[in-house]
Amino acid sequence: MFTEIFLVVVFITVYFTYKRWSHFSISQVPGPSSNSFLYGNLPELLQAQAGEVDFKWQAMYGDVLRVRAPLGEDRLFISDPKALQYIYHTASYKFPKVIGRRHLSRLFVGPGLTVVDGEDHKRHRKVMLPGFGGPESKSFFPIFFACAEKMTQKWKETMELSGSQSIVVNVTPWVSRATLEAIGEAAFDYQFGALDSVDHPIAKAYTNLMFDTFGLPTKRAILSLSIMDNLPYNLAGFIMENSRSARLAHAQKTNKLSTVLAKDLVTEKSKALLEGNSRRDIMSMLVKANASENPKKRLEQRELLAQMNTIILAGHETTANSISFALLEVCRKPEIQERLRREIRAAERVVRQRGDSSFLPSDFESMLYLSAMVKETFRYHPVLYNIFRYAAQDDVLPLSTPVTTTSGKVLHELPIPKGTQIIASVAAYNRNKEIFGDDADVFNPDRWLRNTIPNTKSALGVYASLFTFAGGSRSCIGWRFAVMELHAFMIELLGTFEFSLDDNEEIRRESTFVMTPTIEGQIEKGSQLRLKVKLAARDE
Ligand code: HEM
Repeated sequence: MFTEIFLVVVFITVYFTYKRWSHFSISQVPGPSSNSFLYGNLPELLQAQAGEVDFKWQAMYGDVLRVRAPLGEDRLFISDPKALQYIYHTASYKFPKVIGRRHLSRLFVGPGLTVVDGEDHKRHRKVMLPGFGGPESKSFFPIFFACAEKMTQKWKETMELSGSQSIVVNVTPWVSRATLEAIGEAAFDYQFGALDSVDHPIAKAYTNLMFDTFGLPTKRAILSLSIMDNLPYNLAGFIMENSRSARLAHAQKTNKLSTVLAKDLVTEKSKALLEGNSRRDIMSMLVKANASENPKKRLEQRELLAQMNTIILAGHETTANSISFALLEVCRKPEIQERLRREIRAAERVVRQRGDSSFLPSDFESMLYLSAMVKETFRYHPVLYNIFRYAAQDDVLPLSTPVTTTSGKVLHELPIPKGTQIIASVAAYNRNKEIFGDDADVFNPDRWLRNTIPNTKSALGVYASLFTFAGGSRSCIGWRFAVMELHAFMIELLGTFEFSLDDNEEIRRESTFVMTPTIEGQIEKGSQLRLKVKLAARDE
């Protein structure tokens, strides 16, 4: 308790002294009022379902607004395309990640790509990139298919044992284990065996990791993280590393476990490289790229290990939850499900006619509706719904739409003082009606078949003008991997089974840093999506 009071006093003194001497402020940007000096608006945002409050604020105040953070701090909440383009593309290194969340990532994975900044980030990214190109991601396609197939095979076996035509499956843990398996094989040429046994220590450690750390945040947790975001980097790091918070224990344990495995794998890959037997998995490419790098620019051993933890963490819950939300949508709208299945059957006939037994990535080119479904899932359910940054110096944000301040001044660009914290709303940007159409609030894959969508000239995002994978020099390195994986899983799942919702359960989009489905009334059980599954009819 004493530490918390001390930190609050340090924060208030530093923040208000700075504000006093700062020559401009964002306090006149319109935004929601708050009755609580201690917590501000953040509990409303962070305790709600993902995106819910984003959409409300966007409708009330537009694409740039001011929110109150704890202790009277003002933050910007942004979904304006031009401002996001500036922050993430044009001036990305002037807008580093916020300190508290950076340290959280460090606790999860160590000093890897998601954590480092500036020149270090450039160095890490250069070594990582060769593993994540277009050809590399396409080459992993058979692996994604095989993992999806292994999962559907397990469900078929359960169905046979039950003697019933249909079973109810909680798909979230299954898909999570299948994508863990996929990342294991593609990234490390390693089999976790996560689909064979629920007891694999790493698979177990990752189960509900995000939910335990970020799920159902208390006001106290929100206050603590907000204070960390404003402390000097090393002080925040020291406090978090020495924290005995139960919320952080799961992350610390998982990091230790996967670092042990990372050590073995890095040793094995380095040996194979020396012997001239290097493989094509991401880790082998990384070790190879690192070895041929100028020694001053090489990654250190602890950084290499952190990359492996990073790839597992960033690369499996994200795709798993995207697959779960895609399944939810095809249950809500059976006509979408039937149309996708018709397209899959037609593509299967083409594959058979050319004498192949499985799909190739080039088959997607004729599967326009499936690709539209994948884009719509990433648009409507961006699993990283908010991204956090701060201005490292005084700056001026360009705006797509002018902001009228509370004193009536119309601003066509927005001056912001050094230190301003920014919450980028991916969820709200992805519903921009000018870019994605007047029905942007509705889940509708057909929008992607209109040649007017996306309607934008701004180069925001790496895929389909969505902000789902962020943009610029810190954009998601694994976006092609995720796109391929979603296509493969949807083909296998919808080709094999028909899905429908179990009973009348209300599914929530739970805010756990990575958005995950939970069931209303059973939130404390963590990620859940219970679906009725039965075999789909095949061609004669
Ligand atoms: C649906 C799937 C995915 C989504 C929505 C997603 C989203 C994102 C977003 C928004 C960022 C930027 C975060 C920030 O700047 O704070 C990011 C970064 C990153 N993602 Fe993904 N991601 C996905 C899948 C993957 C996969 C499959 C991998 C690896 C196999 C991966 C690896 C990474 C890495 C390493 C970074 C850090 C990049 C950097 O800082 O330079 N992601 N991702």
